[in-house]
Amino acid sequence: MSAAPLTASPAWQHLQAHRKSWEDVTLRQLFREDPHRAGHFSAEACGIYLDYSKHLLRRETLNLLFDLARSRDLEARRDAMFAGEKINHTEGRAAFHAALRAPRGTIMRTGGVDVVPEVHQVLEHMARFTRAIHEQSWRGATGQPIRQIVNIGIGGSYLGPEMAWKALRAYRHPDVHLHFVANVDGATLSDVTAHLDPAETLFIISSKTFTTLETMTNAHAARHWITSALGEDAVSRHFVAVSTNAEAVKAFGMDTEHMFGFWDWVGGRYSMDSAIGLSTMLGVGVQHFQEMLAGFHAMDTHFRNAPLEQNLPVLLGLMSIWYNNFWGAQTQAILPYAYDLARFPAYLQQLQMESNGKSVDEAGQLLSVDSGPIIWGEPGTDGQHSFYQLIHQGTRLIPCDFIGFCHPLSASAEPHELLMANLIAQAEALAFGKTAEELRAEGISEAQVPFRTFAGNRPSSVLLVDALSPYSLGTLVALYEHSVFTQGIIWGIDSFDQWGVELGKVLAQRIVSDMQGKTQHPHDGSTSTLLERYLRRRGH
Ligand SMILES: O=P(O)(O)OC[C@H]1O[C@](O)(CO)[C@@H](O)[C@@H]1O
Repeated sequence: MSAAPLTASPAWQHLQAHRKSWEDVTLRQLFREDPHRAGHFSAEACGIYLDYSKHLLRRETLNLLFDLARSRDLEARRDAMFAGEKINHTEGRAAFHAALRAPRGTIMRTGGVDVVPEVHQVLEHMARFTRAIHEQSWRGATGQPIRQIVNIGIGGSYLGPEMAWKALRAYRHPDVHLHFVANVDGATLSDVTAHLDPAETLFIISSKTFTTLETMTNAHAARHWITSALGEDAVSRHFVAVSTNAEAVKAFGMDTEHMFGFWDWVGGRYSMDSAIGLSTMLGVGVQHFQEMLAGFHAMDTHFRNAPLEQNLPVLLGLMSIWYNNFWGAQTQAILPYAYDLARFPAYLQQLQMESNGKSVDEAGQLLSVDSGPIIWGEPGTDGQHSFYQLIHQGTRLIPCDFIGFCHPLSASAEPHELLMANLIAQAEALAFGKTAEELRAEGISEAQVPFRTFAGNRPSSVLLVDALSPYSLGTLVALYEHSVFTQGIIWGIDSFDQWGVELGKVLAQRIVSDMQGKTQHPHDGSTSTLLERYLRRRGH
C-alpha cells in the first residue's frame, strides 16, 4: 500500500480537481454529447449486465478512479487476498472466503496449507446430512421425518441463509421449510416455535464462535422446548451445530460428529457459502447449493483476472468512492426489483457497514475521509410508494443500484413486465428528471411548476440479470463482496475485522450482571437512571 496519506496523494487530488468541473454538467447533456453512451458505459460478466451510463462520470473520471485504485495497489492487494495472506491484520487472519467456492482440485493455500480438500470434506458432510434429511433416513427422536428446520444464529450466521432461503424460493425442496431465529427477544423463538411440532423440527445452531449471547440464549431456550416435549435423549436427533469452536459445541451437549466446521479465515459476513449455509443446502438441495458456489467462483475469477476497466466489482466499488468521497453522498440505496430478493439490502448492509464502517486505517491513523456508506433499501415497487420521493426530489444525492431480472420465476409474465417497466422508468426519471419548460408545455400552472419539477442528475446503476437462480445469486453476492473489498483498499482500512461491535456486547454483560443484583458497576447518570427505572418497573 502507498505510504502517502490518501488525501495528499496525487490521484486523490486529481479527482478533487476533476470534481470541480462537474458543477453544471447534466446527464441530459452527457447523453446528447455521446449518443452511444449506454454502450460506452456498460460492462458484462458472469451473466450480469451493468449499465453505469446514468452516473455522473466521464471517461476521464473513470481513468482518474482507476489511477487511484492503482496508486493504492488494488491489484496486488487483491492478489494477496486470493493468495491466502493474512490481510485481516488486526486479527492476524487471512480473508480467504474465495477458497470456500473453489472447485475441487484447485490449490488455495493459506499458512502453507491447501484448504480446498478440507472445504470439500465439509461440503460432503453437509451433502450427506442434507440427503439423509431429504430421504428421511435421519428422523426425529420419535421416528418422524424432519420437515421444519430452524437456524439459530445472528449477523453473518443468519443474514445470508435467510436472504438465500427467500431468494431461492423457486428452488426450494418441497418437504422442508426453513425458519430463522436471530434476535435475543424471546418473541422471535416463540413466534417460530408456536406453529411447529418438536417431533419434526431440527435446530441448526450456527455460530462461528459459539459464544454469541443471542445465539446461545436462543439455543438453550430451543433445547428446553425440545427436551420438555421429547426428553433429554432427543437432543442429538434435533440439534446440529455449525461452528469453528468444537469445545463449546461439546459443552452444549451436542455430538461433534454432528458439527459442521469452518475456519477462522472465514469472516461471519463472508460465510453464507461455508457450513453456515447448511440451512440453505437443506432448503434448496445439494445441487442448487453447488450451483450457487459456482456463481460465487465465476465472479471470483472475473474479479481476479479482468482488467480494472471491465471489472464489475471494481467499477461498483470505485463509483461508490466517487460519490461517497467527492460528492458527499452518505448513503447508497439497493433496490432489487424482485420480491425474492427482499432481504438482499439487509444482507449487503452488514457486508458493507460491518466491513467498512471504520475510522482508522490499517496503520491505526484516523481517516481523513468518510468510509463505509450507509446501505439501505427495499424491493421495488414497494419503495416507490414510500421513500422514492426523497430520492427524486429531496436535497440529498443518493446513488441507487437497481437490480432486475429478465425472466420471471412465476408463471405469469404480465406482472413481471410491469415490475421491470418500473425499474427502467425509475432509473430514467432519476437521471433525466422533468424540467420546468416541459411542465409548462404540458399546461401545468406556474404555481405548480416548482413542486412538479424533477431536477434529474440522480445517479444509478442498473444490474440486469437473466433470471434469479442459485448461480446468479452467487455471482451477485460475490460482486458486492469484492466491491466492498475494493472500497476498503482505497480507504486503506481492514475490511475484515469488526471491533466496533465489541464494546456494546461487553457493556450488556455488565448490565445483565447488575440487573441480576450480582454486581453494581458504576455508570453515568443516564445509564443508572434507565437501569433503576427499568428495575423499579419490573418490581425489583
Ligand atoms: O457467528 P457468531 O460467532 O455467533 O457471530 C455472529 C455475528 O456477530 C458478529 O461477530 C458481530 O456482529 C458478526 O461479525 C458475526 O457475523
